[in-house]
Amino acid sequence: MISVEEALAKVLSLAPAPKGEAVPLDQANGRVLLQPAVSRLTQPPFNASAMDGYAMRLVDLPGPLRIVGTSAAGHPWTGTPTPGTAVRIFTGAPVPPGYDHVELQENTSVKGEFVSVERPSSGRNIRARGNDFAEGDVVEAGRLLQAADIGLLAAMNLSAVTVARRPRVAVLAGGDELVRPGSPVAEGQIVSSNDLAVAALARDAGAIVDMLPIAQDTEESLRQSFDAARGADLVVTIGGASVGDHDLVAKVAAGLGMERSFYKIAIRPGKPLMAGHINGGALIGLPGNPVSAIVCAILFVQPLIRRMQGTTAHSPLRRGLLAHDLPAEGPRQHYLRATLEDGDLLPVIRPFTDQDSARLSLMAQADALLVRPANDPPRKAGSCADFIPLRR
Ligand SMILES: Nc1nc2c(c(=O)[nH]1)N[C@H]1C(S)=C(S)[C@@H](COP(=O)(O)OP(=O)(O)OC[C@H]3O[C@@H](n4cnc5c(N)ncnc54)[C@H](O)[C@@H]3O)O[C@H]1N2
Ligand code: MOO
Repeated sequence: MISVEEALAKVLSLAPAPKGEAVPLDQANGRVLLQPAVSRLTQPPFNASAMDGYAMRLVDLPGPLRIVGTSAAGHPWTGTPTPGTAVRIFTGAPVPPGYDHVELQENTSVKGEFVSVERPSSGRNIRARGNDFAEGDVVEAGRLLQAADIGLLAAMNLSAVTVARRPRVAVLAGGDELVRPGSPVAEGQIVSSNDLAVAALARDAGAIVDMLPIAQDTEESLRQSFDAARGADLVVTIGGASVGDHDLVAKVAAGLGMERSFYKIAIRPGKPLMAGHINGGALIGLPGNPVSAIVCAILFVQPLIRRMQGTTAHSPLRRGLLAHDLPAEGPRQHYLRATLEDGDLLPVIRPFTDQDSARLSLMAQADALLVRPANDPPRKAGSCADFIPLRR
């Protein structure tokens, strides 16, 4: 069995170089920038007023100053400032060169054509040209674009960007006992939940998901499913990974020419995880237990999908304080389902007493996965521990 770290490195090495596609900005949210975006503008493009008030020369304060014009956003004043004058100005309007101060209208009094400053404000209330960004400034590739990035790119006068193509992920659940949610469930059958949960995680990481029909526990059925998955960048199988007589995924995949990268890792839950290449794409074989499938999808499938898009692959690790004592760990790195509570400095993390890898209800309640290294000694309440947050 290899370590989690080693397994993750091997999984990430299955990713081909990302491919780009140009998308208009209104479709770029949640996508990964693949080519650096270079600003076509300087912002602000001129010294701009930060307030509604009067532009003036600081040396002329407190006035009275003769009001010689108006500068509004989109309508600059084009005159030439002279000593002892001011210009009525509005937020965002160009400050005429020669004036070095904008006074808020609340701090002034106006009599006829003249304005006087009663309480000068401490700042200049001018946003210098280029103080936000300059022409040629770059938003680096690899960035996962969010709302503020989209705004920034638009302000940079870009209408489209090159983002990574979304990886196509085929999700394949297998098992004679499985039926689709909402169907009649006969004795001995269970509802297939893993494929939907894994598909949701894959989409969260940026993939386009193809949900394949549920495969039966026969070699022929699995072969057909792998055939249907051709063209996918990643095939994720669920179940049939262990050593039982009906656990056929590895056998069928091998028969189809899979190049196996590894099988089995020192992890709890998820020991029988498998990864490799098949039909020109990557393959991850997840174990069937629902919690194992979800935990392994978070730890391996999502990072691989992110790597395929050229962005940070690893799930973030945070620090917390243990809510209660924990016994020594066994030989596998353990990801315990846990809740989080606010703490003074760090969040307090409380793993569930029951860590059964079939208890989906506890997985759904969990705020975090507490990470305990293999052979970790007993830990006391209040000691520091790493966790992966599960909620946005
Ligand atoms: N003798 C051994 N038995 C098992 C071992 C072992 O090392 N030696 N490992 C255990 C571990 S750990 C896990 S995890 C499971 C993994 O088994 P499989 O990947 O072969 O999964 P299945 O046997 O197909 O199913 C296990 C369990 O999960 C349910 N399942 C499967 N697919 C779905 C789905 N799409 N939606 C919901 N639930 C699903 C299935 O009905 C079973 O209850 O093996 C242990 N056994
Ligand atoms: O490792 Mo299995 O994934 O414990 O349930």
